[in-house]
Amino acid sequence: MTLEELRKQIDEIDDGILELFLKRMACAKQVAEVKRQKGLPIFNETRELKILDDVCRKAGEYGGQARILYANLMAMSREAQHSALGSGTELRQAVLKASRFPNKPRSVACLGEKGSYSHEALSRLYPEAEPVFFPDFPSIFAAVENGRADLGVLPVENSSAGSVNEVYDLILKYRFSIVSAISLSVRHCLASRETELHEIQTVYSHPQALRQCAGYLKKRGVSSAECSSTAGAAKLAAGKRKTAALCSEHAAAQYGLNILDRNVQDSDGNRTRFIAIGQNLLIPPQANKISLCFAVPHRTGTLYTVLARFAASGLNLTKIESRPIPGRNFEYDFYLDFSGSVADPKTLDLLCALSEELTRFSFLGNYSELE
Ligand SMILES: O=C(O)C(=O)Cc1ccccc1
Repeated sequence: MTLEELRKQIDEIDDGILELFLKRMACAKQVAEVKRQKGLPIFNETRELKILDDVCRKAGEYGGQARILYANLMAMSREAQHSALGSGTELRQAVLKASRFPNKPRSVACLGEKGSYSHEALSRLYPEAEPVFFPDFPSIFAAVENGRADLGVLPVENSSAGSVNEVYDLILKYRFSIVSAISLSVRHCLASRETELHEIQTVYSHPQALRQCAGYLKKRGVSSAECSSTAGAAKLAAGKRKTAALCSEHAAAQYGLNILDRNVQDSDGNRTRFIAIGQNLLIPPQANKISLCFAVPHRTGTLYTVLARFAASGLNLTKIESRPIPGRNFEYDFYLDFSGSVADPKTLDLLCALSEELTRFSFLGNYSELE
C-alpha cells in the first residue's frame, strides 16, 4: 500500500474511534444517573483494575499501551459522571463560602528580622500590616494557627536553588489556604563592617542565599555559616570583625554595613516566589492560580492518569513537587500549582471529581501572583 492509502485507512480508523469514544462518553453519563438512583459510588476500583488487566492481556504486545489508553478513558468517564452528578459537595460549598474580598490583615508573620527578603515580600503584599518576625518556618505556621498572626509569608521556590522543601512539608502538614503570592527578583550583596574584601574570612547567610551564591563563595575561598535569615546574618556581621553577610542592599543599610560587592548570586535572573498563607479560604475575583495536593496509589500510571485530566481540561501546570509522607514507606504527597480559576465551571468540576477520588486531597487555594 502507498503512504496515501495507509493514511486514508488511518483516517477512517480514527473516525471510527472518535465515534465510539463519543458513544462511550454518552453511555458513561447514563451510568451516572443509574448509579445515583442506586446510591452506588462512581469509582469502582475493583472493576476498573479487572478491566485494565483484561485489556492488557488481550492487547498482547500493546498491553501496556492499551492499559494506559483505557485507564484514561475510564478516568474521563468518571469525570463526566462526577460532573453530571455535581460531586464534590464539600469542596463546592467551601468555594462558595470563601470570602471574595480580603479583610486587611493586621499582623503578618515572616522569617528573620527587618530587611529580610521575606519582609520585602510581606511589605509588597501587605504594606499596611504589622510584620511579626520569627526565627524559623515552623514558628510562622504555628503563629498563624494560634492566631498570633493573621497571615504568614513564606519563600517556596527559587529560580536557581529550587524548592524550599521545609516549607512544602509544612504546607502539606498544616494545609492552610494560600491567599496570595509574589515573585521577587533577588540580588544579594556582600556586606560587612570591614571596608576591604580581602579582610573577609567568614560569610553568614540563610542557607537559601548561601546556595544561590555557592559559586561566588567558592571562587573567593571564604568559609560560610548558616543563619536564620539574611537580615539576621547582616545583624551578626555588624558585630563581628572579618565577617560579611549575603543579604539585600536594604538589609546592609539597615544594619549599617559597607557593601563590598554587588550582584553576587550565581544566576543573573535570580527570583524567589513567596506565598501568603492563612486559616481561611479567600478567593479574589481576579484569582488565576490554583494550588492543591493529593496522594496516588503506588501503581503504574496512577499519577500520569491524574495529570492527563489536567491536560484534557486545557489546564497549564506551573509546578509539581513530591514530598515523602512522614512515617510511610516511600509514599508521596504531590503538590501542584496550575493556572486557572474555580469561577470556571469546568475547572471546578475537575477539582470536585479529584476531591472525591484521591486520598489526602486538599484544595489549597485560588489566588493571584504579583510580579
Ligand atoms: O533570609 C531571608 O531574607 C529570607 O527571607 C529567606 C530567603 C533567603 C534567600 C532568598 C530568598 C528568601
